[in-house]
Amino acid sequence: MADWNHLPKHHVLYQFALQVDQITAEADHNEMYGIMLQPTKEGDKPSHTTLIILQKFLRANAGDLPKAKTQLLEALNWRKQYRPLEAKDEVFSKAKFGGLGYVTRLKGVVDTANEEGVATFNIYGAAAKNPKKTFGDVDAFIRWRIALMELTLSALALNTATLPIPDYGAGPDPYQALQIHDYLSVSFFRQPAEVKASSSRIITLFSKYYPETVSYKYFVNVPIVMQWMMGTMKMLLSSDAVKKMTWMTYGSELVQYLGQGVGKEYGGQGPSLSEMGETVTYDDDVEAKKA
Ligand code: HEM
Repeated sequence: MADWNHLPKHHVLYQFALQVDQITAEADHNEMYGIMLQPTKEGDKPSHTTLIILQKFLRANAGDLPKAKTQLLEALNWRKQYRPLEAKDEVFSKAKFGGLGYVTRLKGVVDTANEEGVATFNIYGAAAKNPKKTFGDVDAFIRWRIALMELTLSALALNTATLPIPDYGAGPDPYQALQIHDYLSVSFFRQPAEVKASSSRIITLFSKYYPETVSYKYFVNVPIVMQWMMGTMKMLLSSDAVKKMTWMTYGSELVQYLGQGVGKEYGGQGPSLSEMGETVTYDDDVEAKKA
């Protein structure tokens, strides 16, 4: 693995670091996931946390520097305008999104070498009874989902990361979260239009602006009659992303992947999500107060 304390000048990551100054000036923004990207001058040692971010953009583009630069610039432009870091501290409607998302820390996760894994749960099954309420206002859903993603990233603590991330193809990135979608009580055979609109928009946003932030994805409580949906979803996703997805019929199968720290509903011995998970702030009356 390349030694980040002595990166050779010709190394693609070092070349990327030399261009940070120009990219952040063009975007007029230098914050990514709460980290301020630092410029590097020829001959200087780049900042470790800046390299963490740059390496994610490089890996997402199979090590192609011009493509990684373009993606980083677009992500910075988007962050300047959307201000996702602020979303994390906003107050969300409990009626629409309460109980739908939790960020947890789990020990003994099988699919990661880390001592503790950050795992984000999306309990989308809970919205199945009235999908219009949660997904009908696409902009509001996106803001809430982005807030949960920023909370996930702060749990990854990239600002205190000490390990280097291997180059593309040279091993796993130790600074990625796990994602779980729980579809318990989903019973319809057709995907409602509002779910389709919200999910395809957030999938596009995540792949453009949050590259390499999530490693493995687990879809639990997927009824056999709904497993065809995996086929339609695969069309939206890269083959690398599909390779890291696992789906299962029962919640109790999840313990095999995430270890005993998960709650009883997932076959483990840990506390329930509402006890152990972090989430964004909710207010029953947020809509009423706005009016
Ligand atoms: C009530 C039914 C469902 C709802 C409300 C729903 C909702 C969503 C939403 C909002 C996303 C966007 C990504 C995110 O938030 O992380 C998503 C992604 C996805 N869903 Fe579903 N979904 C449903 C059913 C299913 C079923 C039955 C499957 C089949 C296993 C499925 C597979 C997927 C896949 C593969 C993705 C892409 C994940 C990613 O790349 O992050 N969904 N879903």
